[in-house]
Amino acid sequence: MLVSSLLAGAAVMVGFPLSYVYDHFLQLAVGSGLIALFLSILLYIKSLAAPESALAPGGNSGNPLYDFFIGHELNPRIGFFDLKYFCELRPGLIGWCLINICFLVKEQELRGSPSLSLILVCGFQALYVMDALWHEEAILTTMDIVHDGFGFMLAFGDLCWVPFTYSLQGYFLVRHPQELDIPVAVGIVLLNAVGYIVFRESNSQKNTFRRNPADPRVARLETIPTATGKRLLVSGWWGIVRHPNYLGDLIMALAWSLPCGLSNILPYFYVIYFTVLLIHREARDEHQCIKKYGVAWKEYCRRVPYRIFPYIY
Ligand SMILES: NC(=O)C1=CN([C@@H]2O[C@H](COP(=O)(O)OP(=O)(O)OC[C@H]3O[C@@H](n4cnc5c(N)ncnc54)[C@H](OP(=O)(O)O)[C@@H]3O)[C@@H](O)[C@H]2O)C=CC1
Ligand SMILES: CC(C)CCC[C@@H](C)[C@H]1CC=C2C3=C(CC[C@@]21C)[C@@]1(C)CC[C@H](O)C[C@@H]1CC3
Repeated sequence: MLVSSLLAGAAVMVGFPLSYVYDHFLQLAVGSGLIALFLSILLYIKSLAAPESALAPGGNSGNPLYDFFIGHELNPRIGFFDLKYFCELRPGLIGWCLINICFLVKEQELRGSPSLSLILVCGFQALYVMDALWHEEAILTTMDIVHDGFGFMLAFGDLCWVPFTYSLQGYFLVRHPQELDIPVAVGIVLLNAVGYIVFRESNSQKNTFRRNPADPRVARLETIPTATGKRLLVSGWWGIVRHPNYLGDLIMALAWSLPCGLSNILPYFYVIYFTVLLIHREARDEHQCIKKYGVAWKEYCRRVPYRIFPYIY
């Protein structure tokens, strides 16, 4: 991330037109989609020669189209280089931030300086990306890494979808600049801070507990034993709703759209898509957890009845 930002700074210094990215946004998005398609075809061909033990539990249905989409091989590698682990975080997330930097440069060219709205959106999203990269090892236990293969869904998601749709608020702001009053800006910053705290604290609490349940930061939390030997947290963040980390993520998503005003639906695309994605993801995770933990999970659901939104869902 640091190297990419320095390279972007150097490009500006030598007069490289970073605003090219804004001017050719659609062409670049289509190009990255085609690269993802090409990559996933290569991955599927490679997976046909992989041993049974290397195939993904979620992408070995026997239906070639489904397996191509979800990913047939779990962790395709070139030597020691794990393609899925690399793509999940690096190109898409860093590319997203670089695209935002290009928007800031474009606005500087058009209007003399970037607007407060664009600075807020790019700042919030840079914080999110830095957080993901800082806690990179946390994705090792996600269903994408453990269960799904590396197929079209993740290749397209990582290389095209994340950088080009997650940056739509910035794209919108360059085209439709928005005036933001200071009190409104302060309110949005506070909303993002609340979302970030809920997201980060809940993820860290679970990760700390999974690494070492005797850690003093989590040792006092109430838990439910399961037949696997693992325990489920039933107090702290994970006692409020069953996915407090999704709740925090969704609050942040809203804070990234609000600087764009309320006149257009485009900047709200992310928050709408993300709500659908997380509701679907929660259902998939629930299904896996019932299989893993059986009655202990049912007891957890009884004690913590709400999935994502307290008293609503
Ligand atoms: N911006 C984006 O596009 C996306 C962002 N995200 C974010 O990534 C982060 C990770 O999300 P994701 O991988 O979906 O899921 P989670 O980090 O929520 O992981 C779910 C797993 O946590 C464990 N768990 C669940 N409840 C408990 C409990 N009460 N006590 C202890 N362990 C529990 C279970 O695994 P086990 O018991 O095996 O440890 C369960 O399978 C989230 O913050 C999410 O918002 C996710 C998807 C897309
Ligand atoms: C193309 C489809 C519509 C859906 C593609 C889904 C992918 C974009 C997401 C699946 C899981 C993801 C995760 C993240 C980014 C989006 C994808 C790849 C994170 C890396 C985002 C930052 C968080 O801190 C961790 C997330 C893990 C899961």
